[in-house]
Amino acid sequence: MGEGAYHPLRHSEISLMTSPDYFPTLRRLANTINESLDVMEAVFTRSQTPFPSLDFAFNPTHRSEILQRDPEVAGAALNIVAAAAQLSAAVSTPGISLWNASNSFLISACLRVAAELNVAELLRDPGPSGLNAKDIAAPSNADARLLARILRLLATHQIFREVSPNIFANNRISSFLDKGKPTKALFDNRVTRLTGSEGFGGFVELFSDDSYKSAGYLTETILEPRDGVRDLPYTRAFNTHELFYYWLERPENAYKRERFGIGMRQSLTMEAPDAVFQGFPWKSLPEGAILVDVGGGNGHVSMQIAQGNPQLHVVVQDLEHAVDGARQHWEEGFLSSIQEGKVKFQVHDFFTPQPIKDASVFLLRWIVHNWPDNRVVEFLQHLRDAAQPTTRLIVIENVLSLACPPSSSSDADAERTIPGAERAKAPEPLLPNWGVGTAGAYYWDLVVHCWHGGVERTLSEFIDVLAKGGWKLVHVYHSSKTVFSHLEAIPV
Ligand SMILES: C[S@@+](CC[C@H](N)C(=O)[O-])C[C@H]1O[C@@H](n2cnc3c(N)ncnc32)[C@H](O)[C@@H]1O
Repeated sequence: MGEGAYHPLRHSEISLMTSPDYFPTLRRLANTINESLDVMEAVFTRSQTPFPSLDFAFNPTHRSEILQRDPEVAGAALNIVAAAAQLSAAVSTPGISLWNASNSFLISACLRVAAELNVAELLRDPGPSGLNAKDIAAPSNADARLLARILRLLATHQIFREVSPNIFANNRISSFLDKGKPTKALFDNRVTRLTGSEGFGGFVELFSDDSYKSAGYLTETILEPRDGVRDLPYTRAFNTHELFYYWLERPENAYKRERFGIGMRQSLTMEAPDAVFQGFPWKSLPEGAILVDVGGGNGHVSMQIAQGNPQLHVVVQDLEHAVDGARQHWEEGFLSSIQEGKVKFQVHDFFTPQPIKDASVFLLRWIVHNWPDNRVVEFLQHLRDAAQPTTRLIVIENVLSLACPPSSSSDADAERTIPGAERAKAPEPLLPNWGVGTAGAYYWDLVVHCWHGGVERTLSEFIDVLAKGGWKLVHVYHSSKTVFSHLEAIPV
């Protein structure tokens, strides 16, 4: 090796000589954890509520779970998660960090096994004493030893608990997978086991199956165009050229389509139950105001809004099969609204002119992130063409932060000028975006890329794409009760 050539050992010797003592940084991370714990403990002590133990099943109605939504508790938890992950990265050796990271796909794969074999449901009745892997495997005719190994990997990541050798029990996290249906019904008819289910199972299966398989092709699609076209990981994984949502509409994808709709509904459990009321003031809309839920899926978000705002009329628009799902969801959840003629279900492709010309609000929840800019501009222009001067566009999405300080970026300028847009910043030495504490947003960013070529946008990217579609961003509503913000725009 020549004199000036790079040599990793020599390089690390140099950085060791020039690095300041790193222990104060490690201590500050540890202190962040301790101080944040103090905050949490004070809130729980004040309300005489025990903190929910990781070892016991999740109970959504218990006061401790409700208290976890308290803004002070949620803020402290965010600091702890970010600091613990950063501290752990700092004290692990790089080889171990990279080994763990490069194998984390196995967590996803194992989680899908547990969800599809209805493990959380089988463990419901045995409670804390747990069940032998043989009995968990038996109803699926699965290999018990392999299943035990799969559950052990999950237990090692705090999902399930290995009570004694090969005996597994639910813990707070795994019990959240419970579909809330009798186990017999789950095994008697696999195809309908997600229908009407509770918990998070549909959401987990969607990501640990379709997304997981798609993401495996990220490198190939970034490096190698197929037939001269730079395709998407999902099209490569499922050997199709169709857009994801049109592919889902195929008859053979009925199960995936239902799972997708159920997963979207279950996604609401990531937020506080009243999260949708923490942003745009729906109450300010007058009697008879029309809310159009564009690409509304099951219409579960507009249903929630309508349940809290009886003055509203709702139109749920989506592709054909999704609209069928919406009608069924509203029949089950808000029949009186259908009977009173306060909700309509309309098959509408949002890449065609918008038929509702007197809307008070066009709602786009989790739609904009599914498309690249040129396609977003297309459907925003259709909405703009149908808008009255008083019509509001409400976009519900992640507003992505960068992993570096925002001080000199256009996002920082926009935060200063748009009401409500400014966000809290993580205390040093945490990463400015709270690192792993907000990883969900960056997972979304790449999931929507893998499926649709979509993107989670920063504030300035939203301003830009809205303007190109004929809309001006006038207000942003962030809330500690959800990671999804409301962006309010007016037609220009
Ligand atoms: C991520 S889901 C969001 C559903 C719902 N807004 C929510 O918040 O759960 C995206 C929705 O867009 C719908 N969609 C996709 N392409 C569409 C199109 N061209 N026209 C109408 N709806 C479409 C899908 O069927 C799906 O229901």
